[in-house]
Order: sequence, then C-alpha cells, then structure tokens
Amino acid sequence: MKIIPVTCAIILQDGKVLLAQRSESMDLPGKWEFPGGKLEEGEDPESCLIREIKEELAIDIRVTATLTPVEFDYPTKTIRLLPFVAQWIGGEIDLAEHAQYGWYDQNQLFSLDLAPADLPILHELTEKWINLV
Ligand SMILES: Nc1nc2c([nH]c(=O)n2[C@H]2C[C@H](O)[C@@H](COP(=O)(O)OP(=O)(O)OP(=O)(O)O)O2)c(=O)[nH]1
Repeated sequence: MKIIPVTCAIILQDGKVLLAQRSESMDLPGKWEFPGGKLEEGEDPESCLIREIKEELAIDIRVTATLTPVEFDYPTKTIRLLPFVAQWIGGEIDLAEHAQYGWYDQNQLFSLDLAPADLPILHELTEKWINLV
C-alpha cells in the first residue's frame, strides 16, 4: 500500500503546546492532533506544513526543529507523519476545519484522546520538553 506523507506542527509557546481537535467532517473525527496535512505532489515537507497551518489555523509559523517521523497503519491507509517543532510568528488563530484547539502543558497532554499515530511523537516531545520549550 502507498504510504501517505503527512506533516504536523508542534507549536510551542509559554511552556505549552497547541493541539487541535478534528471535527466531524474530517477523518478520525473527535481525535486530537498536531495540526498539519498531506504533502502535495512535488512539495517539500516544510513548505507543506507552513501552507497547511496557514490554511487550517490562519497563522504563520517558523520551523525550529524536527522530531522522528512515525509510520502508522490505519485500517484503510498507512501514513508517515513528519513532525516539526515550530514557533508562532504572526497572525491570529482562526480555525478553518478543526472543532477546537487548546494549549496544553506536559502533564495535560496524555489526558487527550489523541490520534494513535501521534503517541510516539508525544513521548518524544515530553522526553525533550526541557530543551524544546
Ligand atoms: N494533520 C495531521 N494528521 C494526522 C495526525 N495524526 C494522524 O493520524 N493524522 C492523519 C489524519 C488523516 O487521516 C491524515 C492527514 O490528513 P488531513 O486531513 O489532515 O490532511 P489534509 O488537510 O491534506 O486533507 P485533505 O486535503 O485530504 O482533506 O493523517 C496529526 O497529528 N496531524
């Protein structure tokens, strides 16, 4: 099966990370995730992420680090999730697709109902939290 590359943004600010909840009209409705989206043909991952965050949250970000990609098999597809740590550099958050978003500290993260592909990213993020936040 084809592996679908998906970028996602770990946006950090004031010791917290932004997570967004997928809406009923999206895949994995109700699941929380790091916002982002699928790579388009010929697009590099960082440009994809900047585009997706602008489309979905209406803000500008700057990438500051990368974390380890995660491959995950869903029943109907396999994705390769490419995580980037990022800074919010401009604009105001205005959700285009997600149901809601929030800022969470290290202790609150694991209480969310996350997309399962994001769990390894969450573990890596909490391990490296002190250095990244
Ligand atoms: N954006 C994002 N998608 C994730 C995460 N974790 C996870 O399993 N996914 C899944 C959900 C979707 O099946 C797929 C990404 O699709 P998407 O719907 O966000 O991408 P897109 O905006 O380009 O979608 P579309 O053009 O097909 O509507 O990856 C995550 O942290 N962020």
